[in-house]
Amino acid sequence: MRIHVADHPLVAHKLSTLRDERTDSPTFRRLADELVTLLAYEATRDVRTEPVDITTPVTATTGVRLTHPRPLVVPILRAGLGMLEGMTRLLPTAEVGFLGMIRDEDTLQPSTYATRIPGDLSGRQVYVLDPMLATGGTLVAAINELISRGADDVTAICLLAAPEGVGLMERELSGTPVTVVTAAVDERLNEAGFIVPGLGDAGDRMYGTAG
Ligand SMILES: O=P(O)(O)OC[C@H]1O[C@H](OP(=O)(O)OP(=O)(O)O)[C@H](O)[C@@H]1O
Ligand SMILES: O=c1cc[nH]c(=O)[nH]1
Ligand SMILES: [Mg+2]
Repeated sequence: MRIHVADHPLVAHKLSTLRDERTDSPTFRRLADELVTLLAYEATRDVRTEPVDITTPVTATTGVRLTHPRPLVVPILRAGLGMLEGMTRLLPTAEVGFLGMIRDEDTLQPSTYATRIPGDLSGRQVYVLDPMLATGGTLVAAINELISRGADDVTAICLLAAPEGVGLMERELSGTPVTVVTAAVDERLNEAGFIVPGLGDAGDRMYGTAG
């Protein structure tokens, strides 16, 4: 597994406002959207392309286009949904699948309540969207599901990660073609499984629920 931490002042600036407890839901959603587009630029560095012949107003030349089949983008509901538009802004022709997953507040174990992804992902590049990589349980389960369907190149885009979650992914997904792109790796998890300093519950902050 590879991890890429986006080292850019605009990423750090937007993330800092996202962390601030005074940031309201509309602003949180807008910043998450902007941040995803910046992270997606890094995450798609290895998106598969093929040469294509084109003719400019001046001459014939060779360009590139995305290969078929197009990449699959999978937001993990609920909070990952707030990252979808920022991602498809860069990859408008991507196919979109959905995974609904929730982490039990006491056991911190994830469970899946909705699956709407193609059955055969052989040879597909997949981008998974989930703002928080905390214990890593959710992303490991999601990525194992994608790999069991044949995905051969998975990139997870997370706004924030914890060292514990990165460690679990390295242990559980070693030898698999997985990359994590994130804006920051924070200090640790607290006893409730929240990232410290973190930004709180991403889904609640995004959708204005009390928690
Ligand atoms: O790395 P983990 O310890 O598994 O935790 C991360 C998960 O927790 C949050 O989802 P949550 O269960 O709060 O669901 P929600 O998106 O519906 O709020 C977050 O969006 C991740 O999916
Ligand atoms: O800090 C955390 C950990 C898991 N899920 C969140 O939304 N926030
Ligand atoms: Mg939540």
